Amino acid sequence: MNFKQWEPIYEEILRDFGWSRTKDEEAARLLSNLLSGKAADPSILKEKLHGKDVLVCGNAPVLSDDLDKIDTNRYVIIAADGATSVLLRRGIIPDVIVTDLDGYIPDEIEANRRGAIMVVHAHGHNMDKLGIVKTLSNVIGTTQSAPLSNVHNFGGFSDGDRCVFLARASGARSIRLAGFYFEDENVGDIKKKKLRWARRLIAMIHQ
Ligand SMILES: Nc1ncnc2c1ncn2[C@@H]1O[C@H](COP(=O)(O)OP(=O)(O)OP(=O)(O)O)[C@@H](O)[C@H]1O
Ligand SMILES: Nc1nc2c(c(=O)[nH]1)N=C(CO)CN2
Ligand SMILES: [Mg+2]
Repeated sequence: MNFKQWEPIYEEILRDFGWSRTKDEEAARLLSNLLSGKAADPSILKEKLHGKDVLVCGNAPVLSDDLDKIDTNRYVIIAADGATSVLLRRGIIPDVIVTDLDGYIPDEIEANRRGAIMVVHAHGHNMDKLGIVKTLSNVIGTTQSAPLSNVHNFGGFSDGDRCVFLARASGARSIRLAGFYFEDENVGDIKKKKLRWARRLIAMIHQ
């Protein structure tokens, strides 16, 4: 999905949450500057994912139970933020981590040190965290707003659905989900709303 196709959906998300596009754009510029001279080429994602069976791990409490039923060795694995910690505890290093840096950062740094590609998302509410990219290697920046140098938009909004858009944009052969439970009642109102969007966005591109 290119930005022209994504933009009306993005505008609807901003209206739904009452958030500012200007702040997202400011965050994207900050990330673009922080990654200047150190951003990885996004072609490394295609090299990892093109033609592959991809397992996208969301961080719903069902993730561990889901993983018990899956032969993870068959898949290239993308972790949505906090799912990284669940995978590490099982001895699995995700191939790619998609994060807005509100997961457990020491685990994400450890996974990155052990080879995980980091896809770091800038938005209007995480500008204070973006400096962490300076400590990472193999980092690719993303935004939900207009793309900039070093900062891409593969489509999607929250970490989990951005994983799916990223896998699709990188030419994955198949995409399987684990650890997604959109009807979770044990989360706060904002998270419920994010999960509703995640369900809708994933349904648009994944059957
Ligand atoms: N029941 C669930 N609870 C939490 N995350 C879920 C659930 N079902 C699916 N997910 C997906 O897992 C992703 C990573 O979850 P995590 O708890 O790490 O959230 P997060 O990093 O705070 O999410 P976000 O930053 O997207 O709000 C979410 O972005 C979401 O798409
Ligand atoms: N402005 C803003 N954008 C977001 C936010 C958020 O809290 N604020 N959370 C997200 C979840 O990954 C994705 N995008
Ligand atoms: Mg997050």
